[in-house]
Amino acid sequence: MIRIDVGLGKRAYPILIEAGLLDRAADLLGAFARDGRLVVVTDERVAATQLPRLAAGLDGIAIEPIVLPAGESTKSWAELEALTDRLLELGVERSDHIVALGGGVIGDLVGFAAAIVKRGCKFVQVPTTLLAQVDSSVGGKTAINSKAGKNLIGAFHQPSLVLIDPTTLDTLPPREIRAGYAEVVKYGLIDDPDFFDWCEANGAALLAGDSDARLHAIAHSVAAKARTVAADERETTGRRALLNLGHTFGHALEADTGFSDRLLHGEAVAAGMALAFRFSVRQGLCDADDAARVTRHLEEVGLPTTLGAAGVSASGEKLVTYMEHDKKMEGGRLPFLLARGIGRTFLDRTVELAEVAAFLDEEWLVEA
Ligand SMILES: NC(=O)c1ccc[n+]([C@@H]2O[C@H](COP(=O)([O-])OP(=O)(O)OC[C@H]3O[C@@H](n4cnc5c(N)ncnc54)[C@H](O)[C@@H]3O)[C@@H](O)[C@H]2O)c1
Ligand SMILES: O=C(O)C(=O)C[C@@H](O)[C@H](O)[C@H](O)COP(=O)(O)O
Ligand SMILES: [Zn+2]
Repeated sequence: MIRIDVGLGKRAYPILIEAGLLDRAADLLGAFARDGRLVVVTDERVAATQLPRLAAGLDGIAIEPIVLPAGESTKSWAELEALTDRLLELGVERSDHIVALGGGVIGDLVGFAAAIVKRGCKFVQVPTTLLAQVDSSVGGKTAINSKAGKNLIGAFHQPSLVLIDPTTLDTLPPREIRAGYAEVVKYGLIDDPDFFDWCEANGAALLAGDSDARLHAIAHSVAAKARTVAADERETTGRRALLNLGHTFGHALEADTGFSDRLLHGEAVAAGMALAFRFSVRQGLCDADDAARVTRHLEEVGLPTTLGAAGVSASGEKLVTYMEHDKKMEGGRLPFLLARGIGRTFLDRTVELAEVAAFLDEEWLVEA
């Protein structure tokens, strides 16, 4: 078993990674059961594919299941209200551990519910998508979306434990695997050029189901995220903000496509990272060859890298209005994650939103 610790003092927790962990969940989650029961929150697709495995692995510990609709629209006030009402009906106590079994949507929503029910209960992340296994299950960012945009209502609330069983990916559709892979590539682009080389060499195998490639990508990504979160838990020093590479563009694309299955979060991040690199070239910061290499790799694995491929139709001006709610905004200015090259990402505080709008309109001209 691989164990990676998130070094957060009193809030430290382990991430355990191994094929088959779900099948011996009783050993790992048994201590969290109260009166022989565990509350497990999941979505309808995971309930059909992975919940029966977890139930069998719990070997006699009963599950109190809460099954929510699948998809991004579940990160909503309505579903948060329904979930918190149900948790209260079940008599959840502050010391109880709620189990979040699913992708980033379930992890973000359950984590937020755990942060606010009775002013804070505990929770365990059992991620079942590649995206959640490499990124969202670690670090304690929890949130729902609001009318104004993505993840705007939320809290930092760390889980007590993260259990990653890569075999849960066996039932995940290829499009979802690809979307999660975008967040894997992100770690290489931020500050790890050797890992980007690894992605170029092994990305296709990972997507085709190679279990060694999947395990390596998960462990490497999660270790990078754990180090970053331990260094800057609440995104106050600029270090954690690097994990937002591609997200300022990406969240605007998600908003424009209505937070729907038309554009998955990971797909939006892929297009957002390609845009961030091309914008960096336009700003005279980055070599065009590096931006072309990023775009090429993402396209080779079937991820969108242009506004059109992302299914967006908005003007630059419109897309920039979504960015004005970005949580990185400081004193009315939005720092941008830009790149001096592959693995050389930094926060640029000098960018004017008007320049970003002009760049996005130029992107449309290139596509036309
Ligand atoms: N908190 C963070 O740090 C963080 C990081 C990255 C992304 N996120 C958030 O994560 C969300 C995206 O997460 P996601 O990509 O996991 O999406 P998701 O949770 O919607 O899961 C994707 C789809 O796969 C299905 N599914 C999940 N596991 C399955 C399995 N093993 N077999 C079959 N189907 C399965 C789900 O039902 C869903 O339809 C976004 O809301 C994003 O903002 C949060
Ligand atoms: O953990 C982080 O920090 C990240 O930025 C990871 C991102 O992949 C993730 O999508 C996160 O939810 C975005 O954060 P936000 O603060 O921009 O909502
Ligand atoms: Zn993300």
